[in-house]
Amino acid sequence: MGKRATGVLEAPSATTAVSLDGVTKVYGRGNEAVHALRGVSVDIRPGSFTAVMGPSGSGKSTFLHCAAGLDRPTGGRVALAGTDIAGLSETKLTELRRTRVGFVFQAFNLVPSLTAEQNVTLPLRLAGQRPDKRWVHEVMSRVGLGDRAKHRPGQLSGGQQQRVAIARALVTRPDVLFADEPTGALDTRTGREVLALLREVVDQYGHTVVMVTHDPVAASYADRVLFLADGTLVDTLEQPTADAVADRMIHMEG
Ligand SMILES: Nc1ncnc2c1ncn2[C@@H]1O[C@H](COP(=O)(O)OP(=O)(O)OP(=O)(O)O)[C@@H](O)[C@H]1O
Repeated sequence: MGKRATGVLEAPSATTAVSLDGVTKVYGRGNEAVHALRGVSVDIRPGSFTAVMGPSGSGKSTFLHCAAGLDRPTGGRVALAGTDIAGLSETKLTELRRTRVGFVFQAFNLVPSLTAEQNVTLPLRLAGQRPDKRWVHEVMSRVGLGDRAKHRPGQLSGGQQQRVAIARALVTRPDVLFADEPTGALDTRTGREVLALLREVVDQYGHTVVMVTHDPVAASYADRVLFLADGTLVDTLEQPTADAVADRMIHMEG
């Protein structure tokens, strides 16, 4: 892998959206130590949709958190659009999290007292930016919420709430949108609609999506599936079908 800029937020070289090089993560110490990641290396290209799968406890969430700068690896390097995040101060890392990555969680995590539009613009306001109304409207239209801007989360369905969360994640024009089980709280049909939307933001708008999932059908929406087992990247699958993903999972768990 090529040489990377260190500690400079302003000068990314975006040949990869996310790059992990020998990433390890150890929780706890001594006898209590849990090796959640044991040297994971992978490059994720801009404008691609990647699914991360593996048995429970295999390190999927840890992978996502380290890749997104939510957590610092114990060893190895993580670069986001060319920026090596290991060298960043806490302040720069917070800035990167606010502006260069978007997050979507299973449990939507919306602020109930704010309207959909206010939830969407929150990351901009937290970063001290004045929201550009036209851009906010554009993002809300992209996720199919153009007519729901003034609704509060309690007045929206689960699928609509997840769309608000996706718009909120995209509003800062992040390098990567990370999603942790984004359909886990949704019924099957609504979950498929959200997956189709994630596929669309990649295909139509060139976003980069990295998604953790347990569901082979969800993974089949991705361009590539990464399989983790016991903290190690053990396999990848390009242009996955749900059957092929399910088959690999059965062999990993068996
Ligand atoms: N904060 C923590 N402190 C200690 N151990 C942790 C912590 N977070 C995760 N672990 C451990 O690290 C390992 C990997 O956990 P992780 O949550 O990344 O797995 P996962 O594949 O996302 O699991 P699941 O599919 O069950 O959500 C597990 O053994 C877990 O118990």
